[in-house]
Amino acid sequence: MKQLKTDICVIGAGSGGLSVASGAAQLGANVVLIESGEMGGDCLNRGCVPSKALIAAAAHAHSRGAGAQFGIAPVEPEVDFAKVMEHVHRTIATIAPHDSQERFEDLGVKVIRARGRFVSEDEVEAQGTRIKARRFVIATGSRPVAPRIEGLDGVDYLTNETLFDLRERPDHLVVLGGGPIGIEMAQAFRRLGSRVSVVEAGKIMGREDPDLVEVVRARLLAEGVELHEDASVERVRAGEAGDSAVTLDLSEGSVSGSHLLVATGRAPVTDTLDLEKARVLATRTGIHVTDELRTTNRRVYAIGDVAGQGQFTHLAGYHASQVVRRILFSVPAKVRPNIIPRVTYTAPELAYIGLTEAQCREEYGGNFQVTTLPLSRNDRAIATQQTDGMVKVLTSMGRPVGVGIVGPGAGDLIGIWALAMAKGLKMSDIAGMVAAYPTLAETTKQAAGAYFSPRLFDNPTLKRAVGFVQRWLP
Ligand SMILES: Cc1cc2nc3c(=O)[nH]c(=O)nc-3n(C[C@H](O)[C@H](O)[C@H](O)COP(=O)(O)OP(=O)(O)OC[C@H]3O[C@@H](n4cnc5c(N)ncnc54)[C@H](O)[C@@H]3O)c2cc1C
Ligand SMILES: NC(=O)c1ccc[n+]([C@@H]2O[C@H](COP(=O)([O-])OP(=O)(O)OC[C@H]3O[C@@H](n4cnc5c(N)ncnc54)[C@H](O)[C@@H]3O)[C@@H](O)[C@H]2O)c1
Repeated sequence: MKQLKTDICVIGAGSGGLSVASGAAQLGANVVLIESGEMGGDCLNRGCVPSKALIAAAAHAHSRGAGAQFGIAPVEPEVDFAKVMEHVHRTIATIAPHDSQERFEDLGVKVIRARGRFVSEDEVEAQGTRIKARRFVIATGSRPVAPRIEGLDGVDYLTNETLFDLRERPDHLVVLGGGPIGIEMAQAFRRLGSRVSVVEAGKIMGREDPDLVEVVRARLLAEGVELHEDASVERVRAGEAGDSAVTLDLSEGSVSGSHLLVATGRAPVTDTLDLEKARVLATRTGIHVTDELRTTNRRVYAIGDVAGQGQFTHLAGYHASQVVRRILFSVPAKVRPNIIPRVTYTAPELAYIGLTEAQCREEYGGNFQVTTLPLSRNDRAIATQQTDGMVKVLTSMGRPVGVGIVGPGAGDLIGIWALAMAKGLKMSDIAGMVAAYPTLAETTKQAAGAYFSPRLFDNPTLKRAVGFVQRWLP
């Protein structure tokens, strides 16, 4: 058995693990990076990148038929699905060199392409090599989980791991689960010409603000996505090929389609690691970590999806930067969950950061304000006919504590609020910003304006003071 000694050993070369490895190596640490599958992990190969590339193709297809309101005659788009998927895989291939073994070796990282598993509290084995490290970072991500439903195991179904291998467009895609994966893919496939039915046990996008979700729901329905909410699936059956290849029997009625996508959530990958040998505690929701991402073994950190604090690439990247600071410089690096935005890339996009209204009620009682700015008040949204949407800002003591946006480019627009919340800016700072006209970015300033207008314009004391001062000014 080969022996290796290193400063940091990272297990998993996805969004989180790669960021730790590149950051630490470039700062001068010795790093070993172990990956059992593809470099780049889920985001590059089976997640964010292919899904957003598919959504981009779907947006093009949709736009061909959506010009009537501008006086542009709608045309039926001709979708070459195999070519759409070529675009998806070209996108992956374009980004892949950035995450590649070669790039990391050039940075001085020792890359081992095998499964890594703990053999003691400070040693991991992979491919006949035993690695002893001062610190370990577990970044093994998550995998899709299918619910226990009678008959589901007996039918062919897709998950995010197989969806992007399709080369023929499904005639009728049934999507089980109306979370971010289910809803993003439902709209994309519908826009590319498939019939789509979503079956969701609760409400679609159930973690999001219902006022914001309503805007997305209306759009999905208008585009012809069939929604079965509050649906309980009792049984799944295989049928004849074609539009009834698979049938979901619901407590009321049934839904059949040519293909089934299961998007009912993801579970942390902990079973590949022999965690008990390292005394690292994990539960069903992820590896147990402190607010500095330390596990029950002080040499070992866990980041990204496997840490059970959310499943986003930018969260994994943020975790990575906190852990690198902590390991290399011993500076305190607590995770701040309330500064992490999340975005669902539907059209319109839905973005959120910070506390929800329910969390605000718990934290502040009645002592918080809700300000809503409909996009119909923004001139750029009017000019581009994209007025379905709003910005909703929850404030306490003059500072934003939760912000939701539904509308075009919401994912980009939430960025400035993320900065404001990370830096503790006040609504007056935001109102003082000058945004270019006419942009959707003006909605940020407009929302701050809407927050202040009742305080300024419906304020008799202020009016009296202004009147008084005017009398004395030359
Ligand atoms: C369809 C889909 C769309 C998504 N879209 C978005 C989006 O738009 N925006 C966003 O922020 N997030 C999105 N996500 C979530 C995002 O992909 C994940 O949050 C992110 O990939 C998590 O990064 P990670 O480093 O924790 O894990 P991963 O990227 O999953 O990487 C973990 C790696 O560890 C490896 N591994 C596991 N066990 C071992 C072992 N024992 N030894 C060695 N290697 C091991 C795996 O092979 C894998 O490569 C999406 C996810 C999906 C499925
Ligand atoms: N844009 C993004 O950032 C993005 C996109 C996709 C995925 N992701 C990440 O990946 C994670 C996983 O996504 P997901 O959509 O698979 O999971 P999810 O947990 O977010 O949503 C799963 C949905 O499936 C429903 N469900 C569960 N069991 C069911 C059943 N038996 N019948 C009907 N419905 C059922 C749940 O009620 C829920 O609404 C997300 O939480 C997110 O963090 C992020």
